[in-house]
Parts: sequence; C-alpha cells; structure tokens
Amino acid sequence: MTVTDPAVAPAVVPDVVLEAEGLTKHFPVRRGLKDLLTRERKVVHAVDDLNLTLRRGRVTALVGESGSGKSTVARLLAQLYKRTDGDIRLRGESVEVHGGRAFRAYCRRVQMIFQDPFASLNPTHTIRYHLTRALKIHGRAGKNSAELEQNLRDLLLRVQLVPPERYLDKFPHELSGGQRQRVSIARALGADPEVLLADEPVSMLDVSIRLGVLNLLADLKDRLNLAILYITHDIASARYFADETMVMYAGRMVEGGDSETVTQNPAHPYTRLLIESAPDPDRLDRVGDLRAPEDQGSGEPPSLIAPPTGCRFHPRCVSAMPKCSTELPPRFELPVVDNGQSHWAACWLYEEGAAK
Ligand SMILES: Nc1ncnc2c1ncn2[C@@H]1O[C@H](COP(=O)(O)OP(=O)(O)OP(=O)(O)O)[C@@H](O)[C@H]1O
Repeated sequence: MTVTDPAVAPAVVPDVVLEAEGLTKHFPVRRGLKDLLTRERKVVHAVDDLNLTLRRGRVTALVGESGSGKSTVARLLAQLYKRTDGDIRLRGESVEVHGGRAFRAYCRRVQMIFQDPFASLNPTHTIRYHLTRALKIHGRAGKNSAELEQNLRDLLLRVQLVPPERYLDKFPHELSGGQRQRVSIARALGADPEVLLADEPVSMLDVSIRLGVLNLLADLKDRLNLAILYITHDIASARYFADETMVMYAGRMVEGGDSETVTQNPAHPYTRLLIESAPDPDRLDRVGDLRAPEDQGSGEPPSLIAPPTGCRFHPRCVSAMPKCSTELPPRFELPVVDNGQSHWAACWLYEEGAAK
C-alpha cells in the first residue's frame, strides 16, 4: 500500500469539472470575557484539508454524521463561504468569487439544491415566478414570451412535473414536498449548470417519495451529463445512488472510493461504524457477523473547537494504536476487489506492516 502524494496527482482529466484541494474552513468563535483576557482566538475546524473531484456524468456522495462538515463543503464549493485555505478549480481554473458578476457567472455553472424545498421557495410567489426569475437571471428566458413559455414547460418536463400547465401557476404550499423539491431542481436547471451540489436533497421528504427524487437526479445526471455532489448522512442511499462515496468525520475525509467497494467492504473503522448502524437489506445475511455496538466504537463526535490530535476518530476507535492519537494518518491506497476502481482510507491500520 502506498501513500497518495498530492504532488504527483494526475493532470486535469477532461471530464473533471470541479475540484477542491486542501479545502479548509475555520469559523471564528465569538470570544467570551475569559478569552478576551487570554487573547486566545478560538475557531471551529469545520473542514480541514479536503480533496474532492467531481466529474461529468457521475454522482459523488459525501457521507457523514451531523456536524461532520458536509454542508460547509457544499457552501464552500458554491462560493457562499469564503474559504480559510485551499483551492477550488472549475475546469482546471482556480476560482474565488465574492458576489457580483463573477459570482453569477460561477452560479450559472455550479448550482446548489437545499435540504428544505419549502424554505428555499418564496411562499408568496408562483412556480412560474420562481422559474422565470431563474431563467432571466441566467439569460435563458428566450427572445419573446412564447419562447419563455416553452422554456418554462421544458424545465417542468425535465423534472417530470407533467402536464406543466398544472403546476406553473401554483404556489409552493399547493404542492407536496416531493413536487416542491422537483421545482427546486427545475430552478437549478434553469441555469443549465454543469454541477449540482445537492445538500441532503431528500432527507426532509417522506420515505415513500425519496426514491423518486433520487431517480430523477440519476436520470438528469445521465441525460444532461451533470456532475452531482450528493450530501447525505444515509450511507445506504449512497450505495444505491452514487458512483463514488467519500466519508467525512469531524471535518476530515477518512475514506473514499467507488460506492460499491466503500459500502460493501468499508476499510476505515468509522465507515464500518456508520454502516453497522445503518441497516442495509443486502447485508442482512451478515447480521450474525455484526459485533455488539460497544465493540465497534461508540461515543460522540468530538468538539471541533479543539479536535483530537492525530486521527480525529481515535477516541472512539476500537482499533486505535498509540500512533493514532499523535500522528495524522495520510491516505493509504487499498487493494481493490474486482472492479479496478480506486479505494483509499486515512487510517494507520493500512500502513505497510501494520497489524490489522
Ligand atoms: N456559520 C457558522 N459559524 C460557526 N460554526 C459553524 C457555522 N456553520 C457550521 N458551523 C459548525 O461547523 C461544523 C460543521 O457544520 P456543517 O453544517 O457543515 O455539518 P454537517 O455535516 O452538514 O451537519 P448537518 O448534517 O447537521 O447539517 C459544526 O460544528 C457546526 O456547528
């Protein structure tokens, strides 16, 4: 097994759209009276040194429990937050924009879908208003009202809200949660983007309609050749929906690879813990193999103001070695079972010669 050296990372491959390298976000913590006296400046280490690549026609899942930094990553990639460090490249070009024309130009290519479709749609405006506005902002409204009408219809057809005229003049509250999320997706498509950043797009929907929305996103990925970042705390859905899965713990990426390998042969003890606590029908035959929760590592995620040294998971890890509490593990490439895809884990267990 070898350590991945970022210095010898491959040159931009044609289908890579959006890349993050060394992406870091620290939020300053408001100082209390005691801190004022000590002049100590505390920060929340929300995201540290994250590398991520999104490719056209592929879904990449970013999985982790609440507070692991997933939404912060999406907001950094959407340029909604100023980053503390690192680089974001769109088609190989570094981009850092803060509002204005450059931000609008970036949004045209990188669109975000939020968790709560109700909060992201204005209740006082119709679907027609929301979609017309998106088309106008991105210069895609057409030359006349007939073209605008056709473009509005096309957007609703793309998200399978048919017939479109049934939905255009409705208000958000007249639609179901799933239909509202489809409108949010249609609005994002109004920009004709290359990348969709979907932050927990189905977690607020009824279980019965989640699959329909995920299937729609999968269909759009194929038909429009979109790169999709799918943020979720549900690792079972990542297996179903994403080509690649990246696992985040306490602001750091701990494992990544093709979804089948990561979810069926997880390497990092944290990924194993996530999977063992999320029942997957295909793995029920292995129920007898499952260890009791206390044997898998338990406890709470750490404070991100003073995160643990070394591997951030070490206080909860049943396989922790002395080194884990002092040295940050690099990415170790792992042998891949049968599909030739890459698989890595940032865990000292995979250092050459380490006892598993
Ligand atoms: N604006 C902010 N100011 C200060 N701290 C923040 C801010 N936004 C997020 N954080 C902190 O950064 C950490 C990561 O938060 P983030 O929302 O990115 O996690 P998440 O994995 O998306 O969680 P969830 O699934 O609950 O949304 C958390 O500790 C959170 O409290």
